Amino acid sequence: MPSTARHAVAATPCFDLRGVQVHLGPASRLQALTDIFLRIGEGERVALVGANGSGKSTLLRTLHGLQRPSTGELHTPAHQRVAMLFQRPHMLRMSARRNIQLGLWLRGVPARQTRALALQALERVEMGHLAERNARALSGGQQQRLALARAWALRPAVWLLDESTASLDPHAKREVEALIAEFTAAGQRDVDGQPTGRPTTLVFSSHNLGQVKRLASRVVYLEQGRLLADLPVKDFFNHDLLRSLCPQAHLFVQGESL
Ligand SMILES: Nc1ncnc2c1ncn2[C@@H]1O[C@H](COP(=O)(O)OP(=O)(O)OP(=O)(O)O)[C@@H](O)[C@H]1O
Repeated sequence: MPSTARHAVAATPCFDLRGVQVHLGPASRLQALTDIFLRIGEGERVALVGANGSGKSTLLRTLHGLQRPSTGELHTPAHQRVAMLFQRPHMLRMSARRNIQLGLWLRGVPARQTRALALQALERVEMGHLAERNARALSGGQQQRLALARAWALRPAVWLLDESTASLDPHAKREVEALIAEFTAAGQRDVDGQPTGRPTTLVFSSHNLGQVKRLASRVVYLEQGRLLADLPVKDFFNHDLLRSLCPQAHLFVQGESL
């Protein structure tokens, strides 16, 4: 089924999904995504919204390559550096610094360079003083800041965030959102940290419509695995327009607190 409205897309696509379906569960019986056509251009800031179980996480996992489409095609540029953050960060039972170092080493950064880069990343999220603390002993907000530092250290061109602030208290939520805004507004950097002059891309899922307004320029609305609306953020929050284009999405927005 085609989406209600198509968004004009920038020239260089980071992701191009053509008729993607994803099946999950025993015998792949559950159809989590149905016939998704979605192009996301470099530098776009896309929010995925929809009720629980509508397919937001599955779509993010598919963009990242963690989930394969059962049918359809996903095109991404070769060697695109993508970072993904989850609602609850996965930390290894070792120091905050070593968690970042391991991430760098796994991406091929020479071991002798990882310590300085990890400390720099921790300073960037104002956690330099917690470098030697066991990552699992950090608070939820600190762990999410650590996850951001770990991702930032890899200089991602694309950030995929799956409800990254959902489990945090209001103060931590604000802190983490501010870092997300800062990191994703800054342009891409090469592995040596030098600006490349190209914009960073952000795709995130959120139930917080205030956050969607603050961070996104484009909103994709999903329902039961289908993409029903794809609109510039100002149009998505234009009640009359949304009601006429996509009554379901309008009802969803009305039901959520802004
Ligand atoms: N590993 C899995 N095995 C079977 N079904 C799954 C699996 N992961 C997700 N699903 C199902 O796929 C559908 C889409 O789930 P998904 O997590 O992508 O939705 P979501 O929009 O991210 O939900 P939420 O807002 O609750 O995070 C749901 O019906 C869910 O129950």
